[in-house]
Amino acid sequence: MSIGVKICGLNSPEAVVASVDAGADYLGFIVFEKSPRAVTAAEAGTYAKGKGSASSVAVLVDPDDAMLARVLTGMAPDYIQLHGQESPQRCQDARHYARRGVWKAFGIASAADLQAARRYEGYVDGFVFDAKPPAGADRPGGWGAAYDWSLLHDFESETPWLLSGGLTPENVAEALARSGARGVDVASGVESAPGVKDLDAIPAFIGAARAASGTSRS
Ligand SMILES: O=C(O)c1ccccc1N[C@@H]1O[C@H](COP(=O)(O)O)[C@@H](O)[C@H]1O
Repeated sequence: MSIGVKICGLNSPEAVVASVDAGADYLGFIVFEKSPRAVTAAEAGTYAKGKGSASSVAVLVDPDDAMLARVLTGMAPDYIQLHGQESPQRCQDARHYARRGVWKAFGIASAADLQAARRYEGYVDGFVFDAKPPAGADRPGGWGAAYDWSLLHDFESETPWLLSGGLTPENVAEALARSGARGVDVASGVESAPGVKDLDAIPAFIGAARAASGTSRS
């Protein structure tokens, strides 16, 4: 089985190089100013020039049309990941601003949360199943919070999905086994402090994910 690996919250050329050299499939850039990993659309565009064969992903939270236009102009992302309260129609409309498609992120704490994704089928090109943020949080993701990954195990959809939320080099093998995921997404789990990527943890994470799935590359 081949899996996809996304390294998210990249905010330095060195972290991009570490991710590309280790074989990441997706490079995520958080264009959301409240994130400790925030970059501008123009900075993301500069970093994404080093993506090689990986795909660039702009992570946005309830963007307005002006923000979507800035992201298109600044980085022309392969994918847009919408991590806010966007409706199915809003997600579909955002496809005009991405080269390959739009992903919708959901906070998962129960089977009902997972079923909420169903009404987005056909409107998006991928799902990201993340943890719910802590109460009162000022951003919806990137907290390193895990949840019961086995909730995902029997989820079947025509829409491909990534497992996210609290993943680390140490637990990604268990997370893959418990969830049955075909792809994984990590931000804080490859950092030494919020917003500071650990250049050794990135290849460690990708290596652990590949080893768990029995592949050297997806
Ligand atoms: O990482 C952030 O700061 C962030 C901000 C706003 C929306 C999404 C964000 N990150 C997403 O969170 C998960 C990974 O979180 P972690 O590995 O548990 O820290 C991933 O989908 C990121 O895109």
